[in-house]
This record gives sequence, structure tokens and C-alpha cells, in this order.
Amino acid sequence: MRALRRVKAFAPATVANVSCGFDILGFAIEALGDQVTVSFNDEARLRVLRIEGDGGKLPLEADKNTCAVAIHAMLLHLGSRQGMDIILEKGLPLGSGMGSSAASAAAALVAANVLLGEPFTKAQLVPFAMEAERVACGAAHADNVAPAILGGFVLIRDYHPLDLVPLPVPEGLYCTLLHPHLELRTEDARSVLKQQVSLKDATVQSGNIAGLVAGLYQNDLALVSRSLKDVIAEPSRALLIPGFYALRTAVMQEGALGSGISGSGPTIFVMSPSEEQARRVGAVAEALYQELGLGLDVYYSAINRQGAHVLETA
Ligand SMILES: Nc1ncnc2c1ncn2[C@@H]1O[C@H](COP(=O)(O)OP(=O)(O)OP(=O)(O)O)[C@@H](O)[C@H]1O
Ligand SMILES: N[C@@H](CCO)C(=O)O
Repeated sequence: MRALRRVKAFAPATVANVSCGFDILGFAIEALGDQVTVSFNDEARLRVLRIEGDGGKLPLEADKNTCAVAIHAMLLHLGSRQGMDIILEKGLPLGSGMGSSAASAAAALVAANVLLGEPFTKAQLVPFAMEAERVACGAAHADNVAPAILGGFVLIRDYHPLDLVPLPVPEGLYCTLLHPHLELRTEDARSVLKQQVSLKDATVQSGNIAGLVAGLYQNDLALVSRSLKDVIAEPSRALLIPGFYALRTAVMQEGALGSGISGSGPTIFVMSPSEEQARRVGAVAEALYQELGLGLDVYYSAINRQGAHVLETA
């Protein structure tokens, strides 16, 4: 078989935390994502040749761009000095809470892995993408990169050692993503979190994460709905998102299953039992934000079950 010279891959946006699963749960969405093309070079180094769609905001330096940082971690593990060129087509808004840095790293890893003849399974790529998250936001959290690579819902049962548990996706589950026109850096949104949790809050949060996982397994959307609550991160972060609680009230009145901050925000995710319901929720949210005089982008999406995948090879 002829060796590959170039691989282009896509990785989806992701919703991390999913309310009660701070740093330990995330899911992938269909609506948008990043594309990365990786090819060999003879320079024995990684080069980010071009970035499109970022408005010139992202770094081309290989030690700062999450595509190159992730591939570097992978090559280091292999003991390889192979040079690669990277082109990033950014489909995700920056600092949105939709796993922008993770999508770049995930797409780059899947492309580079295929280029190298697939020395790694998809799950084995996750630790390399976590190194990219460390560079992007100061914390090597896996709740965006794991679902971006694997698709669906992924639970991070433990980080030491990393124990990933893919979870079932209930039929009909649909997501509305409400992206207010502001940028919130994950690093800043992590800095507002309290470092101590009360026993009472730990108990409430444990009940909800267990309920959410059980709801996904049992295809029980009522249980999913009751479990979409966060008493740990949301109370501190909601203050950074204008209209957060008004939006929650409005979408719940419209029949949503639940809502929460997507990752570190400012995007708010809303879960619905059908696409039709998700669209009604979006319309209500748009009207409310218009009333508040604020800008809002709305995305509708099923849960992405495939995760990062190859688009083209040459
Ligand atoms: N390819 C990339 N290389 C380097 N930095 C990136 C890349 N893509 C995004 N970033 C930056 O990484 C930082 C952290 O991004 P981050 O993924 O935290 O944003 P986000 O979309 O808000 O996601 P989330 O809150 O879900 O983690 C942002 O400042 C963003 O501009
Ligand atoms: N779990 C991370 C996700 C960031 O997208 C956080 O909440 O900071």
C-alpha cells in the first residue's frame, strides 16, 4: 500500500462538565468543529503553516498552538523526531466554552496518527491532547478532549491513571447551544472557582452525577432532567454570564430537560427531548437576549457519536 503524505481530519465541538460532572464528563456535538491537515516535512520539527478562521488571534508557534503541542506529545512518546506541517481551519469561536482548543488538538492528533500508520487507538490519543489543554488553559483536563476524540458522552472516572468510560447516548436527545457575544478564557473561569467544597454540596453533586449516568444508561430522560444540576462550579461562574438565570427560567418553561454552562462558558447548553423542542428553546432564548439588548448565536445539534475522524487522505 502507498504511504500517505497528507491527512485532513475533523474534530467536533464539545460540552464539558454537563452541569454536575466538573472536569469528569463531556459530550460531543454535531454542529461545528475544527479541521486540521497534517503532512510530513524534512525539517525534523513541527510547523504551523497557516491558520484560517481565527481572525489572526491564534499562535503559529509550535509550543503554543494546541495542534502542534498535541502532536509533539505524541511524537515524544514514540521517540520520533519526524517533522510535520500543520494547517488549521478554525470552525469554532474562541473562548466560547465549546472546547475550541480541544477540537484543534483532537483533529491534529487523529490526522497525525493516521499519517503515521495508526500506532495509537483513539483512546490512547487522549493523554496527548490533555498536554495541549495544559498549554491552552493551564489545566490538563480531559472533559473536552476525550469526547472530541471519541464522540458521544465520555466519563473520566479517574485521571491517575486515566480511566475513560464511554457512556450511551439516549435516543432523541438534542442540544441547543446559546453563545452570548463575549469571550471568556477558561483560565479566568477556573480562577473564580472555590477551592473547598462543603460535605453537603459534595453529597448533592455525587447524587446528580450518579443520576445522570444512570439516566443515560436507562434512556430515562426524566432522570437526566432531574440530574442536570451543578452546585459546585455554576454558582461562581453564572455571575460571568449575563442573563444566565433568566435564560434558564425561560427555557425550562418552554419544556427543556435542563441547562447549564458549557465547559467554562459563556456558552449555555440546553438539553431537549427532540430537535423540535430544541428549536423552540432557541427561539425563546433569542427573544430574551434581544430584550436584554445582548447578542447571541444559537446552534442546534444532536449528540455526535463519531468523534474526530479523517476527512481526506493523499
Ligand atoms: N489551536 C489552538 N491553539 C492555541 N490556542 C487555542 C487554539 N484554539 C483555541 N485556543 C485558545 O485556547 C484558549 C482556551 O481555549 P478553550 O478551549 O478553553 O476555549 P473554549 O472554547 O472556551 O473551551 P472550553 O471552555 O470548553 O474549554 C482560548 O484562549 C483559545 O483562544
Ligand atoms: N472542566 C473544564 C472545562 C473547560 O471547558 C472547566 O470547567 O474548567
